[in-house]
Amino acid sequence: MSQDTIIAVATPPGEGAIGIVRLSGPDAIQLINPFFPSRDLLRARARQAYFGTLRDAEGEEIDEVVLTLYRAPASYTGEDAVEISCHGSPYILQRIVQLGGDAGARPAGPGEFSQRAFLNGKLDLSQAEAVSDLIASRSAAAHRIALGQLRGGVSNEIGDLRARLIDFASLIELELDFAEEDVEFADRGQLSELVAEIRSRIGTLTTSFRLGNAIKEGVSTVIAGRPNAGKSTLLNALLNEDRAIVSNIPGTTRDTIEEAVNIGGIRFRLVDTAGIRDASDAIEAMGVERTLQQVAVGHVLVYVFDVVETSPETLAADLDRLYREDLELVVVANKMDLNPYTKYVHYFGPEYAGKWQVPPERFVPMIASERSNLQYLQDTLLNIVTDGRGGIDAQEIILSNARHYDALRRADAALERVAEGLQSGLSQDFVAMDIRQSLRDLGEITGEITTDDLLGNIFSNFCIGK
Ligand SMILES: Nc1nc2c(c(=O)[nH]1)N(C=O)[C@@H](CNc1ccc(C(=O)N[C@@H](CCC(=O)O)C(=O)O)cc1)CN2
Ligand SMILES: Nc1nc2c(ncn2[C@@H]2O[C@H](COP(=O)(O)OP(=O)(O)OP(=O)(O)O)[C@@H](O)[C@H]2O)c(=O)[nH]1
Repeated sequence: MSQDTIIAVATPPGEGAIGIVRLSGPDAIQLINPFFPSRDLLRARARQAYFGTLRDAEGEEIDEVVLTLYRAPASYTGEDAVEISCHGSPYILQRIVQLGGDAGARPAGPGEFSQRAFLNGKLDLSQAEAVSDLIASRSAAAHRIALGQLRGGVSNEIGDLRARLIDFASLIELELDFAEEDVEFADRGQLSELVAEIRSRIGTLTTSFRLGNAIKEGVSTVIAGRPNAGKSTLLNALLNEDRAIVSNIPGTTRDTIEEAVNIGGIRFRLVDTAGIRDASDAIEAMGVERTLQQVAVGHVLVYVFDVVETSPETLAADLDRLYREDLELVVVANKMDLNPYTKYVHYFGPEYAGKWQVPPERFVPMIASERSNLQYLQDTLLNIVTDGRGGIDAQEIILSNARHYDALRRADAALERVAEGLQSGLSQDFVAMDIRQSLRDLGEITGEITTDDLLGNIFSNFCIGK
């Protein structure tokens, strides 16, 4: 276990009403004690807040503070800890860190408090990662997923799968001990069933990653179309503000504009692009090139066209150029106010899109300048992410961590070999080997199986003071 005491500012940089410096480690309390003369902290009760003056080694006043004590193991890190809550001045915070440093504490590395919480068994690895996700969460959905994971949602599910595999693994291992006698303690039929069930639960989790990842990172949504189609107007409508310049001069948007908007608790990163056309001047050609690049990395493509100006051939040609597999396509038929056949375009929408056959729920007739049918577009976007559910279920476990996804995929590959091995009557040592492999893969998620590299990788991405 770690012997040194660490110190760091726990609040964000810059001025604030209050700033917090946190210390954790065996010397945390006695190290601060001489600088807080109003009370003997060695005898003070833990988990209570004390008001007093913090002084430096010369006895000079640093600030009036509130100090909180924790005694091992009842703290976030599981160690003795002190939190000094001072006035939120960067100067004061730095003086306190300096004071603690001079008295023998070491500046904490990124995520070191949480790493200690993990090493002391306060959190498992997936929960420690959830702390970091929770801090980074910027939408209701991301918050919900991170909190579920912190509460042990992912851990319990993985722990359960692992426990059931371990039972069977031990029976197979037992057979290995009696190899000469050719006995079977583990019922092959039952084992096959178990493997199938576990693989199906892994499948549910890995499928949820697409949603979880989109929610965590924000859904990259590219708005593209011909010049003057109304892309910037649409962006402004979605943002509910005048972010992009709207004009009737085609080619107004030469650069891409990116803004995030919250729809139904999910963050969409909207990218307004330069209009696509066979550009005559060089700057515009660059803009078009950038549009294609944006589309290439986007998740959703909102193709906007002007219902008066756009022929079905143009529409099809644009989609031919922009579309690629894996892209979620939404077609917005804009300027419906100018179309004398308004209701027919709505009805014939899918046919209008030619060979593209956009399903009706992906075809959105709009008057962007009047925000008309905006709600339908918002619902369409939300349904793409939530697979038509219009929101996410509070109880559902949704995977949002790429490391977990990767480990589950590997566990599943090992279990697939187990299933094949059982089917073809492969000898038990091979089957046992693959079961052990899948157990290791699952164990990596919660941190039962770790390496220093893995931990270093995870915690170095946390912020300092966490
Ligand atoms: N001031 C302060 N606020 C904070 C934290 C903190 O460390 N300090 N947190 C941290 O980042 C989060 C809260 N998480 C915490 C988790 C565990 C314990 C703790 O003392 N656990 C003990 C006692 C549990 C109990 O009384 O039920 C333990 O687990 O033994 C404290 C905070 C958010 N707010
Ligand atoms: N009548 C009508 N005009 C619209 C509608 N939506 C946008 N417009 C107008 O169409 C013109 C072009 O709109 P923009 O939003 O700038 O179009 P854009 O696609 O971003 O254009 P570029 O920047 O050239 O690529 C503006 O004059 C808008 O006011 C609509 O639904 N109906």
